[in-house]
Amino acid sequence: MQDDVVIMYVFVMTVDVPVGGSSVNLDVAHPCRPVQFDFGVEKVRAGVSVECSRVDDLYRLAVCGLQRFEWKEFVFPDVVQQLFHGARAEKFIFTNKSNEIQVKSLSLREKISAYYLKNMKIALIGYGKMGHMIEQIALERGHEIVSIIDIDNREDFASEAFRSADVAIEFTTPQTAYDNYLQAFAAGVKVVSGSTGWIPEHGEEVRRLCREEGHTLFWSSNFSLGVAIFGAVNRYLAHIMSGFPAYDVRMEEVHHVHKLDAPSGTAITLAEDLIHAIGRKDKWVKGTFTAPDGTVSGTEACAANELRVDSIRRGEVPGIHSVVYDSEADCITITHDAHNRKGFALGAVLAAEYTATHEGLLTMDDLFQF
Ligand SMILES: NC(=O)C1=CN([C@@H]2O[C@H](COP(=O)(O)OP(=O)(O)OC[C@H]3O[C@@H](n4cnc5c(N)ncnc54)[C@H](OP(=O)(O)O)[C@@H]3O)[C@@H](O)[C@H]2O)C=CC1
Ligand SMILES: O=C(O)C1=N[C@H](C(=O)O)C[C@H](O)C1
Repeated sequence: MQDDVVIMYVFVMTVDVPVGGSSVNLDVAHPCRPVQFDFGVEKVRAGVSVECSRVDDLYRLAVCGLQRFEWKEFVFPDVVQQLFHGARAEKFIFTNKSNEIQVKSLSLREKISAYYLKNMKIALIGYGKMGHMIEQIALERGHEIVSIIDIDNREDFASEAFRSADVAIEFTTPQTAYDNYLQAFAAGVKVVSGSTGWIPEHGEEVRRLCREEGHTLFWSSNFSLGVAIFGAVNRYLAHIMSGFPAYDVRMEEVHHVHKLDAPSGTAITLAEDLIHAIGRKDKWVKGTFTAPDGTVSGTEACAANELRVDSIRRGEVPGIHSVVYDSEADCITITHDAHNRKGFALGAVLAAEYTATHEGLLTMDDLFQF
């Protein structure tokens, strides 16, 4: 393909918008903005044909859950079916910069597959609860697991199999994550990581490695779509509550008994966002810690400018996060309650698919815009 050709994928499709009524502005209904979708139209109504260009747009649509389409034109059904779970495709058109329509087939196919997520080569670093769940979801989505590194085979960072990975997905421990990033970077492999608890010690250096030395890390304290939405609600609620000082605010997180860090990474992210929005709080502090046997340590006492975060370790709870605004008159609580680890694992694989074609320090804000 010539260098000056911009790959444009023009799809004519009927969109069934799963949220809202019969007429929905994507800007409102979904974590995306029309301009980023490049629809050529500002509003998309259920049952209306729209044009969508660029693979990125399709990818984002898939991420946003727009999965029911009636495709009127295209080719490459495998690519589309992978994203939209069964959508049918007949004809595929793309244009170059001068809008001259060209139809290409097999020579481009590989390029699209590579760009597009099919058969991505994934390495797993950490093969515990998350590593196993991620393996299952990555295989379901058509990817290949080329290397699995756990605590007892770290020499495999130097292996050809590891080096061949498009992306490594890292879920290990607060103590080991940073070294794993260094090993993967040295092997020239991009990293998606959900390990928590390493930022106070290594955050600055990791930011520098990505911003100044060209390495790529997609990190999030929580990869689930639900928590991404919850985070947006948290920011919005905090913005409202900043005008109502009669309410004091505190947070609580509950996790399984195996968790090594407290408070959870998600709680810290939510707390930092909240502090940013509420002038009367300027730092978060650890509150009480309830151990698996019910023993409570720590304290509920904190200064007015401090946001208290309580931690509870109980059974096999995958993760519950609450933000509580309490006044003399009433109490407002928002809670995210993960039923299992699937949401985290799917989010991590989606992030890996995104990371394969992006560079630098990436976050959930790159994947979902609210
Ligand atoms: N961002 C998110 O969405 C989520 C983040 N997490 C975070 O991910 C991390 C892992 O969670 P989870 O999978 O539940 O934990 P597990 O303890 O189940 O798994 C961690 C795995 O990493 C292995 N490991 C330990 N040290 C190393 C090392 N140096 N190199 C390679 N592997 C190593 C462990 O081996 P061994 O058991 O032999 O020690 C274990 O198999 C935690 O920090 C957790 O907070 C968890 C869920 C979601
Ligand atoms: O350790 C866990 O399990 C989890 N860790 C992450 C965190 O620390 O926030 C995300 C999720 O809550 C599960």
